[in-house]
Amino acid sequence: MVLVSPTSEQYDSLLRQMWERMDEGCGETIYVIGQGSDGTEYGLSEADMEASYATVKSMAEQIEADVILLRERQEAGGRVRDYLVRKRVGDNDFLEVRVAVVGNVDAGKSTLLGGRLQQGWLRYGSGQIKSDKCCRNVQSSEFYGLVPKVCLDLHFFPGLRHVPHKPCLDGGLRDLSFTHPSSSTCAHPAAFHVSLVLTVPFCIQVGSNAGIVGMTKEHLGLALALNVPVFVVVTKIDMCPANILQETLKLLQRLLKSPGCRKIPVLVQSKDDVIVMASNFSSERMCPIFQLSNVTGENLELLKMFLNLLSPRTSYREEEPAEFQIDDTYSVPGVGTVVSGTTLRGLIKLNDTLLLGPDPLGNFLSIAVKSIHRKRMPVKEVRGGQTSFALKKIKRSSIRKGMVMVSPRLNPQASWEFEAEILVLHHPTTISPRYQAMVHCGSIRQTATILSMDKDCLRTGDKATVHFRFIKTPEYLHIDQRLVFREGRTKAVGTITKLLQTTNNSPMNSKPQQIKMQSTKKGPLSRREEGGPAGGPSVGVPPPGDTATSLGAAQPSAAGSLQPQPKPSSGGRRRGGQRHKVKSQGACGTPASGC
Ligand SMILES: Nc1nc2c(ncn2[C@@H]2O[C@H](COP(=O)(O)OP(=O)(O)OP(=O)(O)O)[C@@H](O)[C@H]2O)c(=O)[nH]1
Repeated sequence: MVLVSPTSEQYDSLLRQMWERMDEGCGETIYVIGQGSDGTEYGLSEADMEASYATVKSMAEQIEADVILLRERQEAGGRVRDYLVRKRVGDNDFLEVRVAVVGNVDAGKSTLLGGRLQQGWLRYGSGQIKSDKCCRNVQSSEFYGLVPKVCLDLHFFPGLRHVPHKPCLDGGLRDLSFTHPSSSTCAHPAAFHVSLVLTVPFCIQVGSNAGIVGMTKEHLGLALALNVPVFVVVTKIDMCPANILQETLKLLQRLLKSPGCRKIPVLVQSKDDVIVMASNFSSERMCPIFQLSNVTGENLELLKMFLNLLSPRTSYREEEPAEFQIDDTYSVPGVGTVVSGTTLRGLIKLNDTLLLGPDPLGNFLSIAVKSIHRKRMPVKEVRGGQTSFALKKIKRSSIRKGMVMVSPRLNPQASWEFEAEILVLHHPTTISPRYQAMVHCGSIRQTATILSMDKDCLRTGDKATVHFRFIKTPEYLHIDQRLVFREGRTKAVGTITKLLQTTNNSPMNSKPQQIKMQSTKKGPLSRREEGGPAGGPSVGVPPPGDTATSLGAAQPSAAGSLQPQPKPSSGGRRRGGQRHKVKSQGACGTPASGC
């Protein structure tokens, strides 16, 4: 009721609350008007509802956010409405959310992402989306060989009829980056790219006719170990006999509720369910299950609406020192070297001076940003979370995947060795010191050796503090960074707790080099695969192609140690806004130890 006609103090306090909720929800929050703070749905009269809406709208205006009606219902006492309050983005910007799509062979991943979902989005709304742009994005990704690793970028409207249609790059748009390990990289146990999926929500696809088979449990176990929220998409419901579908759903729910998972599975059947699930998803306990057909398109609308309402999970503060992680490098004829990657934090502007590294000796080179492209659009700046492409006047062979470009304020240091707390998800026998496997950490992919650990040996399910050493080059790491340690079917996840044997970081040239950040659209690119083989290396073998060369005059390394970095904001973040009541509740049990 306080929203109906707040006093000026109440208004200020409500505004502060909206700020906090937007901050917590990474620029988004859901307001349920007509619902008491205890969750009871009282309902409001038409006049009170309009007055409340006007208050919310006026507050949203002050923080430059849109108010979008999600649903309206009639309760005994009157109306109840759910509004999405979403921060506006600039004219040349769009919202971004990342999802890792995984699943067993033939679960329907490619059909959903590359075909059905994309077409669905192209047709979604009222044909306002520049479909040729979407097509071009995907085609170019494929052309440059990006699909197997990361990129399927879809631009679409919020998918809610109440949102006014806007030009393609207006604030109403959300950009989905699907981290989609393709058939050969995700469904096959020996070849699951994990480097880029350490913090994003998992979308686990299950073929309804095949059931819980193959890699499904492994993907679920990985998501649990990484503490990321999970939702399940059960595909092929058009061709699956009802009893088999029910059997698959029953097994799935039993698995999700099991003590190892402790999830609350909810079958999503309506838009109301979608809103409830999207509002509660970040709690990491909720696990929405969608049942859809890529052939008939049944229930696709629900999945699209869910993806649209999904919280970005990560908040970015512009005042933080910039950090850009390099995922790939290209040579563009007539342009030079291009790097693509993700701005992990901070704000990078044209002409900013950054430090690029580490090189094999752990040094960082001072460079200046000359031009920036984001999603093939020239922009003047990029913020945290946004993928961008860079072009540098620097030899492509000097850059390798896993390198970073960071603000000099960070005083970056590279580490040869680090300590991590790990949990062994699977190993056929025992792991002991001198064991080598591939460490995936952000876009870093390098073989590391176990130097020591606080146990004699490790078996499946064991936790330990382990001292690692990279075998080839030092890397730029953070304390609290998540990592996956794997070799063949052996898999362990962990968190970096200590950085050891860091190197000197003095920039090697005082005069910044000019660097252009440029889209791949400009010209044909030839992609260079950095790092190890997709299937994980054989023990002790450095990744082929990981052939970084020195960036210039080498500086001697110096040992040191780094201060702990602030915790990444990826895990456990709750979406701002009121909690919705959940329809079905599942069992929760003892602490998880994988699936
Ligand atoms: N009937 C029906 N067929 C589907 C559906 N989704 C996918 N398929 C078919 O299932 C087969 C496998 O689909 P993909 O999209 O290649 O599956 P995937 O998960 O990408 O498979 P991998 O790349 O091998 O991991 C294809 O022949 C699709 O046409 C669906 O919802 N209904």
